[in-house]
Amino acid sequence: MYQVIGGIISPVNDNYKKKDLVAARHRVAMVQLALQTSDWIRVDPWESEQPQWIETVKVLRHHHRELLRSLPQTEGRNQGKAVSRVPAAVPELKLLCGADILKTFQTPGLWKDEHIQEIVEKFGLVCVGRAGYDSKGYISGSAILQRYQHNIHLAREPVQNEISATYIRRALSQGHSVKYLLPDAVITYIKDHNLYTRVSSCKGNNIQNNLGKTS
Ligand SMILES: Nc1ncnc2c1ncn2[C@@H]1O[C@H](COP(=O)(O)OP(=O)(O)OP(=O)(O)O)[C@@H](O)[C@H]1O
Ligand SMILES: NC(=O)c1ccc[n+]([C@@H]2O[C@H](COP(=O)(O)O)[C@@H](O)[C@H]2O)c1
Repeated sequence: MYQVIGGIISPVNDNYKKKDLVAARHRVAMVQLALQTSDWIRVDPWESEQPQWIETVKVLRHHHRELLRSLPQTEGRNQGKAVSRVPAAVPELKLLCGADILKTFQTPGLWKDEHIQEIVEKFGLVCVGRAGYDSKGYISGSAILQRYQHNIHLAREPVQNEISATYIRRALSQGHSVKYLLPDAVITYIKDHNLYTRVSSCKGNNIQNNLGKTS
């Protein structure tokens, strides 16, 4: 049993070569708007502010360090004297992802084995099912994932959610409504900044290529 004390959303760096990502400042702002009503999830821009894209395990190490640093400390005592400062409790940090990420662990050259191992050994994974992705199959097909499967939590959802960011970007670029698929504040932001229109997507790609960045 775990008590979930917080969630961090970390938008990827602009230098991650994924098609159609808009600038990180927009993605951070949109997540911030989407989280306005959350009292436990926050967006953290650290990953997006690094000079280069960085591997996920390094993002986890950073947030883990920050988490430990932020812990309330209790004084250890020896005959009335404070001798050391030890954390009252040590929370864990886990990577939350969809089942498609487990599949990408199999893509040759995409993830280093030692990074996959560190993620599942030191941190742990919480994996949400997605239609068409066989989480259990990916675990049994990987020696590392199998070894640390006690640290991989498959989240069972009462209703499967098939919303995909690719679908939403495509709908926007075709001028279709995405009302009820995104918070209204995010839709307003997208309109105000002219994001994900066909023209702005092309422009975004050019800018990113010029900078040696794609998304
Ligand atoms: N419908 C969903 N159910 C479960 N996990 C999801 C879902 N959509 C996204 N995720 C997870 O959220 C994280 C961020 O996903 P990403 O931003 O790539 O969204 P996406 O919908 O997968 O995008 P795209 O459609 O462009 O691949 C990933 O770990 C992904 O597995
Ligand atoms: N080697 C790695 O650490 C590695 C490889 C591929 C994707 N990722 C991360 O996975 C996340 C999702 O990426 P995709 O949307 O391309 O599946 C991104 O945050 C990206 O940084 C990490």
